[in-house]
Amino acid sequence: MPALTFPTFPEDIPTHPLLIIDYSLIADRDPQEIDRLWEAATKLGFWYLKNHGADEAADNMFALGEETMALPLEERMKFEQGDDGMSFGYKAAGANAVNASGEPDTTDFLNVAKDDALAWPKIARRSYPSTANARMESTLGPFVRKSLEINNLLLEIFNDKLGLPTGALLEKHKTEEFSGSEARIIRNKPTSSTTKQAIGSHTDFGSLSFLHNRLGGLQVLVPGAESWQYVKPIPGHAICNVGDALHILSGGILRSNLHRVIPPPGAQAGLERWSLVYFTRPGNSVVLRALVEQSPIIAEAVKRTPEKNFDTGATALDWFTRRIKNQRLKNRQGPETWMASRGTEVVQKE
Ligand SMILES: O=C(O)CCC(=O)C(=O)O
Ligand SMILES: [Fe+2]
Repeated sequence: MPALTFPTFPEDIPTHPLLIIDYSLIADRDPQEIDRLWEAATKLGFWYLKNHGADEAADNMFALGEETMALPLEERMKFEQGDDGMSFGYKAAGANAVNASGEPDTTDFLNVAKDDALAWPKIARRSYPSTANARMESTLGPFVRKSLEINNLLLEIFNDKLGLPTGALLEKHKTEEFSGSEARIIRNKPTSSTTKQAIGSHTDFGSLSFLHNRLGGLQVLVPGAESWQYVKPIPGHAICNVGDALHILSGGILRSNLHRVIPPPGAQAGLERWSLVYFTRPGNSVVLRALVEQSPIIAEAVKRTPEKNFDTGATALDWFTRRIKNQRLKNRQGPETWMASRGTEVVQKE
């Protein structure tokens, strides 16, 4: 398992203070806490979440990560995600671009589909390394189910705040429908550079991301700010953020913010960095457009911003496949390939 104690995050570098949201208060439908969550999700689109009850499941996932990355590379490569825009499987370090000039990323990760974790022992989408199979029942299933419970509750809260009919957002994220929803375990091996991007600047593709990290390196580009700011990991606190799909469905009310990963700073530099995410993404068939017919609040928001296009004409599957495919360096032709991997960041500049 990745080390449990780490050198502390340096005191002397600026960090961005995210709002800390108490999941247990949200579960009790505490109106003040819901207002704080709403503020976080609409202004920056990032917040800390405490009392979520997923720490043990997350620790087991980190153990699975370590076991998987200890397999010979040749073995991991049998499960590589490939170049056609499928996300599930193993992604080798250097397979993706981090910017328009085609610099390679430095992370490798394993993505396991929600559909496979829930269908086990049946194979729903694809097969995985033996280490993942061995932990489907004990580790992946519980982590995926817990993450789904948390993200679905957050979707219900946003649903009400957006003035949507009960169940409208959950309808777009049906557990039974195949989707791009997945668990991802990420490893960043140290390099000699302290600034090289591990994961390039991006917005997340789906609706909600539930992130666990132990070391620094995650940075956000806060609206109106000139430079990137670190988000400091706090033990027991997950980091949650809104992705492009929810930004679009909400007519831009919920913010999908740019972020990236660089090597850990200060005394943490030189350490292997592990992180873990559960991505909730809409069902494959869901068309990504603002839900204007279902909510006057969303209709109003879209009317206020005629310069932005909240009707992509794409299904979640198409949107997702396009972005994954064009990140892959094997598919790169030039800077236009990077542009083709972009999401709402191109319309969100403020
Ligand atoms: O590793 C992190 O802290 C963030 C990872 C991330 O942004 C992603 O996988 O989309
Ligand atoms: Fe991300």
